[in-house]
Amino acid sequence: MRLHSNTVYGVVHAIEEIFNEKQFADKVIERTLKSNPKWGSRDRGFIAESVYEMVRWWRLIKEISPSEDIFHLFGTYWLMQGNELPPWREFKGIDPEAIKRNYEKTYDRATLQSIPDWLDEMGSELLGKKWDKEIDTLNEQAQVVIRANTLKTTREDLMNRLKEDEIETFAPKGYKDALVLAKRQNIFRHPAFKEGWFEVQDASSQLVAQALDAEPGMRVIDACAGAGGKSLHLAALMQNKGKILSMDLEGWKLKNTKLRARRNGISIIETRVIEGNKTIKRLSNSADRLLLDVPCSGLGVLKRNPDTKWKLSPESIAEVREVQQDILQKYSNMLKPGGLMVYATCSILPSENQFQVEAFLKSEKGKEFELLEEQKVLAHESGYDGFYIAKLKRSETSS
Ligand SMILES: C[S@@+](CC[C@H](N)C(=O)[O-])C[C@H]1O[C@@H](n2cnc3c(N)ncnc32)[C@H](O)[C@@H]1O
Repeated sequence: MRLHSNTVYGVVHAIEEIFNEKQFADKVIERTLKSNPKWGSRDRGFIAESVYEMVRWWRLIKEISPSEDIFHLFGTYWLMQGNELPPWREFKGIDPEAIKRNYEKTYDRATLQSIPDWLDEMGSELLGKKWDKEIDTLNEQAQVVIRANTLKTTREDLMNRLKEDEIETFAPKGYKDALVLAKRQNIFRHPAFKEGWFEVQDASSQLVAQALDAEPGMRVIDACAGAGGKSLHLAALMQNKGKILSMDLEGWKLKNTKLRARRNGISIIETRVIEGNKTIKRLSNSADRLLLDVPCSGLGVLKRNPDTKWKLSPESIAEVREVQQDILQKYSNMLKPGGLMVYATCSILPSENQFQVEAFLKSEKGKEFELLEEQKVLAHESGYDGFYIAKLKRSETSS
Protein backbone atom coordinates (compact mmCIF):
# COMPACT_ATOMS: atom_id res chain seq x y z
CA MET A 1 0.00 0.00 0.00
CA ARG A 2 1.27 3.49 -0.93
CA LEU A 3 1.60 6.14 1.74
CA HIS A 4 0.29 9.66 1.11
CA SER A 5 1.86 12.48 3.06
CA ASN A 6 -1.36 14.31 3.93
CA THR A 7 -2.96 11.25 5.52
CA VAL A 8 0.27 10.28 7.31
CA TYR A 9 0.42 13.82 8.73
CA GLY A 10 -3.22 13.36 9.81
CA VAL A 11 -2.28 10.19 11.72
CA VAL A 12 0.78 11.75 13.32
CA HIS A 13 -1.10 14.84 14.53
CA ALA A 14 -3.87 12.68 15.94
CA ILE A 15 -1.34 10.54 17.84
CA GLU A 16 0.29 13.67 19.28
CA GLU A 17 -3.08 14.91 20.52
CA ILE A 18 -3.93 11.56 22.11
CA PHE A 19 -0.65 11.14 23.96
CA ASN A 20 0.53 14.71 24.56
CA GLU A 21 -2.84 16.24 25.30
CA LYS A 22 -4.38 13.09 26.82
CA GLN A 23 -7.47 13.20 24.61
CA PHE A 24 -9.77 10.27 23.84
CA ALA A 25 -8.80 8.40 20.65
CA ASP A 26 -12.34 8.17 19.24
CA LYS A 27 -12.95 11.91 19.65
CA VAL A 28 -9.57 12.82 18.13
CA ILE A 29 -10.20 10.55 15.14
CA GLU A 30 -13.66 12.06 14.64
CA ARG A 31 -12.19 15.57 14.64
CA THR A 32 -9.28 14.61 12.38
CA LEU A 33 -11.61 13.09 9.79
CA LYS A 34 -13.88 16.14 9.87
CA SER A 35 -10.88 18.44 9.32
CA ASN A 36 -10.45 17.38 5.68
CA PRO A 37 -13.66 16.72 3.74
CA LYS A 38 -11.61 15.82 0.66
CA TRP A 39 -10.42 12.55 2.15
CA GLY A 40 -12.26 9.62 0.58
CA SER A 41 -13.42 6.49 2.38
CA ARG A 42 -10.06 4.72 1.84
CA ASP A 43 -8.15 7.66 3.33
CA ARG A 44 -10.50 7.81 6.28
CA GLY A 45 -10.19 4.08 6.83
CA PHE A 46 -6.39 4.36 6.70
CA ILE A 47 -6.32 7.18 9.26
CA ALA A 48 -8.76 5.59 11.71
CA GLU A 49 -7.10 2.18 11.55
CA SER A 50 -3.53 3.51 11.77
CA VAL A 51 -4.34 5.70 14.77
CA TYR A 52 -6.10 2.88 16.63
CA GLU A 53 -3.31 0.39 15.87
CA MET A 54 -0.57 2.82 16.88
CA VAL A 55 -2.39 3.50 20.16
CA ARG A 56 -2.80 -0.25 20.72
CA TRP A 57 0.88 -1.05 20.07
CA TRP A 58 2.31 2.18 21.51
CA ARG A 59 4.59 0.62 24.13
CA LEU A 60 6.00 -1.98 21.75
CA ILE A 61 6.47 0.59 18.98
CA LYS A 62 8.40 2.87 21.34
CA GLU A 63 10.51 -0.05 22.54
CA ILE A 64 11.73 -1.04 19.07
CA SER A 65 11.73 2.33 17.25
CA PRO A 66 15.11 3.99 16.59
CA SER A 67 13.93 7.10 18.47
CA GLU A 68 10.86 8.79 19.95
CA ASP A 69 10.56 11.08 16.93
CA ILE A 70 6.91 10.84 15.88
CA PHE A 71 7.76 9.90 12.25
CA HIS A 72 10.16 7.23 13.47
CA LEU A 73 7.33 5.86 15.57
CA PHE A 74 4.93 5.91 12.62
CA GLY A 75 7.59 4.32 10.37
CA THR A 76 8.18 1.57 12.93
CA TYR A 77 4.45 0.87 13.10
CA TRP A 78 4.27 0.77 9.30
CA LEU A 79 7.12 -1.74 9.07
CA MET A 80 5.59 -3.87 11.86
CA GLN A 81 2.53 -4.24 9.61
CA GLY A 82 4.74 -5.87 6.98
CA ASN A 83 4.93 -2.80 4.69
CA GLU A 84 7.84 -0.95 3.14
CA LEU A 85 8.73 2.67 3.78
CA PRO A 86 9.05 5.25 0.98
CA PRO A 87 12.30 7.29 0.86
CA TRP A 88 10.85 10.36 2.62
CA ARG A 89 13.13 12.61 4.65
CA GLU A 90 10.77 12.08 7.65
CA PHE A 91 11.78 8.39 7.72
CA LYS A 92 15.53 9.02 7.53
CA GLY A 93 17.39 7.05 10.19
CA ILE A 94 15.03 4.08 10.17
CA ASP A 95 16.76 0.78 9.50
CA PRO A 96 14.17 -2.02 9.05
CA GLU A 97 16.74 -4.66 10.02
CA ALA A 98 17.56 -2.88 13.29
CA ILE A 99 13.85 -2.69 14.14
CA LYS A 100 13.49 -6.41 13.48
CA ARG A 101 16.49 -7.14 15.73
CA ASN A 102 15.02 -4.97 18.49
CA TYR A 103 11.76 -6.89 18.24
CA GLU A 104 13.52 -10.24 18.44
CA LYS A 105 15.32 -9.09 21.59
CA THR A 106 12.00 -8.28 23.35
CA TYR A 107 10.78 -11.03 25.63
CA ASP A 108 8.62 -9.72 28.41
CA ARG A 109 4.86 -10.09 28.00
CA ALA A 110 3.93 -6.54 29.05
CA THR A 111 6.11 -5.02 26.32
CA LEU A 112 5.19 -7.60 23.68
CA GLN A 113 1.48 -7.18 24.41
CA SER A 114 1.99 -3.42 24.71
CA ILE A 115 0.37 -2.93 28.10
CA PRO A 116 1.53 -1.23 31.33
CA ASP A 117 3.44 -3.46 33.80
CA TRP A 118 0.81 -2.94 36.53
CA LEU A 119 -1.90 -4.25 34.20
CA ASP A 120 0.07 -7.34 33.30
CA GLU A 121 0.63 -8.05 37.00
CA MET A 122 -3.03 -7.44 37.88
CA GLY A 123 -4.36 -9.54 35.00
CA SER A 124 -2.01 -12.39 35.74
CA GLU A 125 -2.82 -12.34 39.47
CA LEU A 126 -6.59 -12.26 38.93
CA LEU A 127 -7.01 -14.44 35.84
CA GLY A 128 -4.09 -16.83 36.30
CA LYS A 129 -3.38 -18.99 33.25
CA LYS A 130 -6.23 -17.46 31.26
CA TRP A 131 -4.58 -14.02 31.21
CA ASP A 132 -2.08 -14.86 28.47
CA LYS A 133 -4.78 -15.77 25.93
CA GLU A 134 -7.12 -13.07 27.13
CA ILE A 135 -4.70 -10.19 26.63
CA ASP A 136 -3.67 -11.65 23.27
CA THR A 137 -7.30 -11.59 22.14
CA LEU A 138 -7.98 -8.14 23.60
CA ASN A 139 -5.21 -6.82 21.32
CA GLU A 140 -7.06 -7.94 18.19
CA GLN A 141 -9.29 -5.67 16.15
CA ALA A 142 -12.95 -5.87 17.10
CA GLN A 143 -15.49 -7.21 14.65
CA VAL A 144 -18.44 -4.98 13.81
CA VAL A 145 -21.58 -6.48 15.35
CA ILE A 146 -25.08 -5.11 14.96
CA ARG A 147 -28.37 -5.91 16.72
CA ALA A 148 -31.55 -6.16 14.66
CA ASN A 149 -34.26 -3.96 16.17
CA THR A 150 -37.10 -6.46 16.36
CA LEU A 151 -39.62 -3.61 16.70
CA LYS A 152 -38.93 -2.81 13.04
CA THR A 153 -37.53 -5.93 11.41
CA THR A 154 -36.21 -9.45 11.89
CA ARG A 155 -32.59 -10.53 11.80
CA GLU A 156 -33.25 -12.38 8.54
CA ASP A 157 -34.89 -9.42 6.79
CA LEU A 158 -32.07 -7.16 7.96
CA MET A 159 -29.48 -9.60 6.64
CA ASN A 160 -31.23 -9.69 3.25
CA ARG A 161 -31.58 -5.94 3.06
CA LEU A 162 -27.87 -5.42 3.75
CA LYS A 163 -26.99 -8.13 1.24
CA GLU A 164 -28.85 -6.20 -1.48
CA ASP A 165 -26.26 -3.46 -0.93
CA GLU A 166 -23.39 -5.99 -0.94
CA ILE A 167 -22.91 -5.87 2.81
CA GLU A 168 -22.29 -9.47 3.80
CA THR A 169 -23.10 -10.54 7.35
CA PHE A 170 -23.34 -13.77 9.31
CA ALA A 171 -25.58 -14.72 12.22
CA PRO A 172 -23.48 -15.89 15.20
CA LYS A 173 -24.86 -18.86 17.13
CA GLY A 174 -26.23 -18.14 20.59
CA TYR A 175 -27.02 -14.46 19.96
CA LYS A 176 -30.66 -14.14 18.87
CA ASP A 177 -30.64 -10.76 17.17
CA ALA A 178 -26.96 -10.28 16.31
CA LEU A 179 -25.33 -10.03 12.88
CA VAL A 180 -21.57 -9.80 12.35
CA LEU A 181 -20.24 -7.86 9.36
CA ALA A 182 -17.98 -10.01 7.20
CA LYS A 183 -15.86 -6.92 6.45
CA ARG A 184 -15.25 -3.89 8.68
CA GLN A 185 -16.99 -0.84 7.34
CA ASN A 186 -18.87 2.28 8.35
CA ILE A 187 -22.40 0.95 8.63
CA PHE A 188 -23.88 4.14 10.11
CA ARG A 189 -24.34 5.60 6.64
CA HIS A 190 -26.71 2.84 5.53
CA PRO A 191 -30.37 3.94 5.21
CA ALA A 192 -31.48 0.96 7.34
CA PHE A 193 -29.58 2.52 10.26
CA LYS A 194 -31.33 5.86 9.83
CA GLU A 195 -34.65 3.99 9.71
CA GLY A 196 -33.88 2.33 13.06
CA TRP A 197 -33.57 -1.24 11.79
CA PHE A 198 -30.42 -1.88 13.80
CA GLU A 199 -27.97 -0.60 16.40
CA VAL A 200 -24.25 -1.28 16.52
CA GLN A 201 -23.78 -3.38 19.68
CA ASP A 202 -21.26 -6.08 20.47
CA ALA A 203 -22.58 -9.63 20.79
CA SER A 204 -21.53 -9.93 24.47
CA SER A 205 -23.29 -6.67 25.27
CA GLN A 206 -26.46 -8.13 23.74
CA LEU A 207 -26.50 -10.77 26.49
CA VAL A 208 -27.04 -8.16 29.20
CA ALA A 209 -30.63 -7.03 28.51
CA GLN A 210 -31.59 -10.60 27.74
CA ALA A 211 -30.46 -11.76 31.19
CA LEU A 212 -33.04 -9.47 32.82
CA ASP A 213 -36.03 -11.54 31.56
CA ALA A 214 -38.08 -8.37 31.16
CA GLU A 215 -41.62 -8.95 29.92
CA PRO A 216 -44.04 -6.65 28.07
CA GLY A 217 -45.95 -4.45 30.53
CA MET A 218 -43.27 -4.50 33.25
CA ARG A 219 -41.73 -1.51 34.97
CA VAL A 220 -37.98 -1.60 34.39
CA ILE A 221 -35.23 0.70 35.65
CA ASP A 222 -31.93 0.98 33.75
CA ALA A 223 -30.00 2.87 36.43
CA CYS A 224 -26.74 3.54 34.55
CA ALA A 225 -28.29 3.93 31.11
CA GLY A 226 -25.69 6.23 29.51
CA ALA A 227 -26.53 6.64 25.83
CA GLY A 228 -29.07 3.86 26.14
CA GLY A 229 -27.61 0.80 24.38
CA LYS A 230 -29.22 -1.64 26.83
CA SER A 231 -32.42 0.42 27.31
CA LEU A 232 -33.12 0.20 23.56
CA HIS A 233 -32.58 -3.54 23.60
CA LEU A 234 -34.84 -3.91 26.66
CA ALA A 235 -37.60 -1.95 24.93
CA ALA A 236 -37.42 -4.28 21.91
CA LEU A 237 -37.55 -7.36 24.16
CA MET A 238 -40.60 -5.85 25.91
CA GLN A 239 -42.27 -5.21 22.51
CA ASN A 240 -42.45 -1.53 23.41
CA LYS A 241 -45.02 -2.26 26.14
CA GLY A 242 -44.62 -1.21 29.78
CA LYS A 243 -42.22 1.42 31.12
CA ILE A 244 -38.43 1.81 31.14
CA LEU A 245 -36.90 4.48 33.32
CA SER A 246 -33.41 5.22 31.95
CA MET A 247 -31.28 7.02 34.52
CA ASP A 248 -27.73 8.37 34.65
CA LEU A 249 -25.67 11.08 36.33
CA GLU A 250 -25.02 12.67 32.94
CA GLY A 251 -27.94 14.41 31.28
CA TRP A 252 -26.21 14.72 27.89
CA LYS A 253 -25.95 10.95 27.62
CA LEU A 254 -29.66 10.59 28.32
CA LYS A 255 -30.41 13.07 25.52
CA ASN A 256 -28.72 10.60 23.19
CA THR A 257 -30.88 7.81 24.59
CA LYS A 258 -33.97 9.83 23.68
CA LEU A 259 -32.77 10.48 20.12
CA ARG A 260 -31.91 6.83 19.61
CA ALA A 261 -35.27 5.73 21.06
CA ARG A 262 -37.08 7.88 18.52
CA ARG A 263 -35.10 6.36 15.65
CA ASN A 264 -35.86 2.88 17.01
CA GLY A 265 -39.64 3.54 17.20
CA ILE A 266 -39.65 3.25 21.00
CA SER A 267 -42.15 5.17 23.14
CA ILE A 268 -41.79 3.48 26.56
CA ILE A 269 -38.45 5.02 27.59
CA GLU A 270 -38.51 7.90 30.05
CA THR A 271 -35.20 9.46 31.08
CA ARG A 272 -34.23 10.91 34.46
CA VAL A 273 -30.99 12.50 35.61
CA ILE A 274 -29.83 11.25 39.03
CA GLU A 275 -29.40 14.34 41.18
CA GLY A 276 -28.44 12.55 44.39
CA ASN A 277 -29.65 9.91 46.81
CA LYS A 278 -33.09 11.54 46.87
CA THR A 279 -33.76 10.55 43.24
CA ILE A 280 -32.97 6.94 44.14
CA LYS A 281 -34.89 6.88 47.43
CA ARG A 282 -38.06 8.17 45.77
CA LEU A 283 -38.02 5.06 43.58
CA SER A 284 -37.77 2.52 46.44
CA ASN A 285 -39.48 -0.82 45.72
CA SER A 286 -40.77 0.41 42.35
CA ALA A 287 -39.18 -1.78 39.65
CA ASP A 288 -40.02 -5.31 38.50
CA ARG A 289 -36.59 -5.43 36.89
CA LEU A 290 -33.46 -3.41 37.63
CA LEU A 291 -30.38 -3.16 35.45
CA LEU A 292 -27.10 -1.96 36.99
CA ASP A 293 -24.77 -1.65 33.98
CA VAL A 294 -22.20 0.02 36.22
CA PRO A 295 -19.20 2.19 35.32
CA CYS A 296 -16.08 0.02 35.11
CA SER A 297 -12.46 -0.13 33.94
CA GLY A 298 -13.58 -1.08 30.41
CA LEU A 299 -10.87 -3.77 30.25
CA GLY A 300 -13.25 -6.13 28.44
CA VAL A 301 -13.57 -3.74 25.51
CA LEU A 302 -9.88 -3.00 24.89
CA LYS A 303 -10.29 -4.21 21.31
CA ARG A 304 -12.56 -1.24 20.69
CA ASN A 305 -10.93 1.33 22.98
CA PRO A 306 -7.20 0.56 23.11
CA ASP A 307 -6.41 3.94 24.68
CA THR A 308 -8.17 2.85 27.89
CA LYS A 309 -5.06 0.93 29.01
CA TRP A 310 -2.96 4.11 28.95
CA LYS A 311 -5.55 6.11 30.92
CA LEU A 312 -6.25 3.59 33.69
CA SER A 313 -4.21 3.03 36.85
CA PRO A 314 -4.54 0.71 39.86
CA GLU A 315 -5.86 3.76 41.76
CA SER A 316 -8.54 4.57 39.18
CA ILE A 317 -9.69 0.94 39.21
CA ALA A 318 -9.88 1.00 43.02
CA GLU A 319 -12.00 4.16 42.79
CA VAL A 320 -14.42 2.72 40.25
CA ARG A 321 -14.78 -0.40 42.40
CA GLU A 322 -15.97 1.80 45.27
CA VAL A 323 -18.58 3.37 42.99
CA GLN A 324 -19.73 -0.10 41.85
CA GLN A 325 -20.27 -1.32 45.44
CA ASP A 326 -22.00 1.93 46.36
CA ILE A 327 -24.39 1.54 43.41
CA LEU A 328 -25.14 -2.07 44.41
CA GLN A 329 -25.82 -1.03 48.02
CA LYS A 330 -27.97 2.03 47.31
CA TYR A 331 -29.68 1.35 43.99
CA SER A 332 -30.75 -2.25 44.70
CA ASN A 333 -33.54 -0.90 46.91
CA MET A 334 -35.34 0.39 43.79
CA LEU A 335 -36.25 -3.22 43.02
CA LYS A 336 -39.62 -4.58 44.20
CA PRO A 337 -39.48 -7.58 46.54
CA GLY A 338 -39.44 -10.67 44.34
CA GLY A 339 -37.97 -8.71 41.40
CA LEU A 340 -34.86 -9.48 39.31
CA MET A 341 -31.71 -7.40 39.12
CA VAL A 342 -28.77 -7.68 36.73
CA TYR A 343 -25.34 -6.36 37.69
CA ALA A 344 -23.12 -6.04 34.60
CA THR A 345 -19.70 -4.70 33.62
CA CYS A 346 -17.60 -4.66 30.45
CA SER A 347 -14.61 -5.72 32.53
CA ILE A 348 -12.82 -9.04 32.72
CA LEU A 349 -11.41 -8.43 36.21
CA PRO A 350 -12.98 -10.59 38.95
CA SER A 351 -12.38 -7.66 41.35
CA GLU A 352 -15.03 -5.64 39.49
CA ASN A 353 -17.24 -8.65 38.87
CA GLN A 354 -17.82 -11.72 41.00
CA PHE A 355 -15.90 -10.30 43.98
CA GLN A 356 -18.24 -7.29 43.99
CA VAL A 357 -21.32 -9.51 43.91
CA GLU A 358 -19.87 -11.73 46.65
CA ALA A 359 -19.17 -8.68 48.84
CA PHE A 360 -22.70 -7.38 48.19
CA LEU A 361 -24.33 -10.71 49.09
CA LYS A 362 -22.39 -10.79 52.38
CA SER A 363 -23.47 -7.25 53.33
CA GLU A 364 -26.61 -6.33 55.29
CA LYS A 365 -28.47 -5.12 52.18
CA GLY A 366 -27.29 -8.09 50.14
CA LYS A 367 -28.90 -10.56 52.55
CA GLU A 368 -32.22 -9.83 50.77
CA PHE A 369 -30.76 -11.15 47.49
CA GLU A 370 -29.75 -14.49 46.04
CA LEU A 371 -27.53 -15.06 43.02
CA LEU A 372 -29.40 -17.00 40.35
CA GLU A 373 -26.85 -17.07 37.55
CA GLU A 374 -23.61 -15.47 36.44
CA GLN A 375 -21.84 -15.27 33.09
CA LYS A 376 -18.12 -14.53 33.05
CA VAL A 377 -17.63 -13.70 29.39
CA LEU A 378 -13.94 -13.64 28.46
CA ALA A 379 -12.95 -12.28 25.05
CA HIS A 380 -10.80 -15.29 24.12
CA GLU A 381 -13.55 -17.76 24.98
CA SER A 382 -16.48 -15.92 23.39
CA GLY A 383 -14.79 -14.29 20.41
CA TYR A 384 -16.48 -10.99 21.38
CA ASP A 385 -16.03 -8.37 24.11
CA GLY A 386 -15.28 -9.33 27.71
CA PHE A 387 -18.30 -8.89 30.00
CA TYR A 388 -19.69 -9.98 33.35
CA ILE A 389 -23.40 -10.49 33.93
CA ALA A 390 -24.90 -11.54 37.30
CA LYS A 391 -28.60 -12.16 37.75
CA LEU A 392 -29.91 -11.73 41.29
CA LYS A 393 -33.35 -12.09 42.86
CA ARG A 394 -34.66 -9.97 45.73
CA SER A 395 -36.58 -12.07 48.23
CA GLU A 396 -40.36 -11.70 48.39
CA THR A 397 -40.20 -10.87 52.08
CA SER A 398 -37.68 -8.01 51.93
CA SER A 399 -38.72 -4.44 52.73
C1 LIG B 1 -21.12 1.13 31.35
S1 LIG B 1 -21.71 2.74 31.15
C2 LIG B 1 -23.38 2.46 30.66
C3 LIG B 1 -23.56 2.00 29.25
C4 LIG B 1 -25.02 1.96 28.86
N1 LIG B 1 -25.81 1.19 29.79
C5 LIG B 1 -25.22 1.39 27.46
O1 LIG B 1 -25.63 0.26 27.32
O2 LIG B 1 -24.95 2.13 26.50
C6 LIG B 1 -21.91 3.26 32.79
C7 LIG B 1 -22.71 4.54 32.95
O3 LIG B 1 -22.85 4.79 34.36
C8 LIG B 1 -22.91 6.18 34.56
N2 LIG B 1 -22.63 6.41 35.99
C9 LIG B 1 -21.45 6.64 36.62
N3 LIG B 1 -21.64 6.73 37.94
C10 LIG B 1 -22.98 6.57 38.15
C11 LIG B 1 -23.80 6.58 39.30
N4 LIG B 1 -23.30 6.77 40.52
N5 LIG B 1 -25.12 6.39 39.14
C12 LIG B 1 -25.64 6.19 37.91
N6 LIG B 1 -24.91 6.17 36.79
C13 LIG B 1 -23.60 6.36 36.92
C14 LIG B 1 -21.93 6.73 33.56
O4 LIG B 1 -22.24 8.08 33.24
C15 LIG B 1 -22.10 5.79 32.37
O5 LIG B 1 -23.00 6.33 31.43
